[in-house]
Order: sequence, then C-alpha cells, then structure tokens
Amino acid sequence: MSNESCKDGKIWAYLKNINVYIDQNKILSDINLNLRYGENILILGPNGSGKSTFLKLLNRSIYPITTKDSSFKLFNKENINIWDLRKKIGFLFKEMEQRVNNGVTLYDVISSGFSGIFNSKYTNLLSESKKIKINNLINTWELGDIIYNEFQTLSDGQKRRALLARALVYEPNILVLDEPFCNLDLKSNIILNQNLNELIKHSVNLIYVTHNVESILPKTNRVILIKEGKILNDGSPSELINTKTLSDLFNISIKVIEQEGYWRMIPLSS
Ligand SMILES: Nc1ncnc2c1ncn2[C@@H]1O[C@H](COP(=O)(O)OP(=O)(O)OP(=O)(O)O)[C@@H](O)[C@H]1O
Repeated sequence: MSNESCKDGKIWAYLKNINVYIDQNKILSDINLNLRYGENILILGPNGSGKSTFLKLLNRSIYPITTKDSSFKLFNKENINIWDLRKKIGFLFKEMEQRVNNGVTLYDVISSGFSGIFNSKYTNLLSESKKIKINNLINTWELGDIIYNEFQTLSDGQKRRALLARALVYEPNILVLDEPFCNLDLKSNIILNQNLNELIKHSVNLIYVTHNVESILPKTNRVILIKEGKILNDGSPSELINTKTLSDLFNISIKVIEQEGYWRMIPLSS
C-alpha cells in the first residue's frame, strides 16, 4: 500500500499547541506532536486521560481551540476534506458497534466503509471494483461464513473483524484503532494480533490504544503516554514499557516483563 508520498519519516499529522475543550472542560492540554509514516504508535494512559479524544482529533470529529500559536494539520492541510481523510486513514472507535442498527448485515457494515455512513443503503450502489475489494477483505478477515448475518447478533470478535474490514475498504496507509482488543477472548485476541502484524508488514501504520500490556504489538516503535490530558512522555517501547514508567503512569505496584517481543504485567503486593 506504500507509495512515494507515504515515505517513512514523512510527517502526516502535525500538532502544535493543541488544546481541546468539551463542555468547557479542558480535556487535552498543550499537545505538541508530529506523527510520521513508518511509525506504529501505542497510546497508553489511565481511564479518562484523553486517549480517545486525541484519536478523535485525527478523525476530525473533535476540533481543537484555534489560537494564533496553534496549528493542526493532517497530510499538510489545515482543513482536509473528510472524503480524502477516509481514504488515507481507517478508523475503529469503541462506540461504532453501537451505531449499527438491528437488521443490518455484516456485508452492509463493511460496504458502509465506502460512504462512511452506518446503516446507509449503499450496498446496492457498489461498483464491481468495490465488490471485489469487499470480497478480498471478507476472505482476509475470515468472515465468509457469516457475511449475511445480522451484525448485532455476532460475537465481539466477529464484530471487531468486520469493523476492521470496514476500516480498510480504501486500503489506507494508516489505521487509527481505539481499544481494538477490548472484550476479545484469547483466540480472537491472537488472531487480531496476527492480522494487525500482517498489515504492518504491508506498510500500514497503526496508531492504537490498548489497556492490555499483553496486547502491545511487537512492531510498535513509538509509545506516547497521556495522563490528565497531557503528553507525559513520548519515546520507544524499550524506553517506556517498563516497570518504573508504567507503575508511575497508573500509580500502581506492578512488574513489567518483556518476552520475545511481547510484554507481561505482574501485580506486586504493596
Ligand atoms: N462527549 C463528551 N462529553 C463530556 N465529556 C467528555 C466527552 N468525551 C470525553 N469526555 C471527557 O473527557 C475526558 C477524556 O475522555 P477520553 O474518552 O478521551 O479518555 P480515555 O483516556 O480514552 O478514557 P478510557 O481509557 O476510559 O477510554 C474524560 O474525563 C471524559 O469524561
């Protein structure tokens, strides 16, 4: 999926002095970051620290306060067209599962990735090339047996795979994933882990949130720690995924162990 305009190291998101308010509450403060192609970024932080809000900035469903000192650019544009954005970034948000109406099939959910509108009657209007793309995704994500089942009757693992297939209909170079491993059983977790690793091998860059240290992807090469709406730290996994940093971040007593590219967390009695 990579091309010349997506060369590793090139900035795709530029955030300078970004502040976000919701209902007059400051949710994100003084965010200064560049996100670059070639990075697979883990966002880590306690509940309510602003991780989802940060990801929603990238999908333009939340806007920062504009001041003369602030700047927010996606793909070098201050006001990127939402259609262009959808082609460049695939999004998975926790609340998406609830947005699908009863009666809507898994096939309709995947095809709604083209319009960006859940529950739309877009499936009948699909071109042949779009149908081929959907069929490829159905195969990749092993959804063939359930493709005409009602989305809301499926398991969490099946729903998650369908929404990931939906996020990939435009073959974006970037995937933004808010808690992709949430509620998955052991097998679904491992399958998703393998599928995401496979996407990374094919030059898809991930920016994702997880609360589960065991789910951190081995190819993660940047970690951004968020606490109380501020960037607490930004560095490599070897610098930041360790006993001291995570104990401080979550204010708990834990031991963090790395094993063959994966991490484990052991609670310590205080
Ligand atoms: N639509 C909203 N209306 C009011 N407050 C909101 C809204 N969305 C987020 N917030 C508040 O913003 C803060 C950050 O929320 P956010 O969902 O970004 O945190 P998070 O780090 O993703 O949390 P979690 O790990 O629990 O998902 C929280 O205090 C939350 O209550």
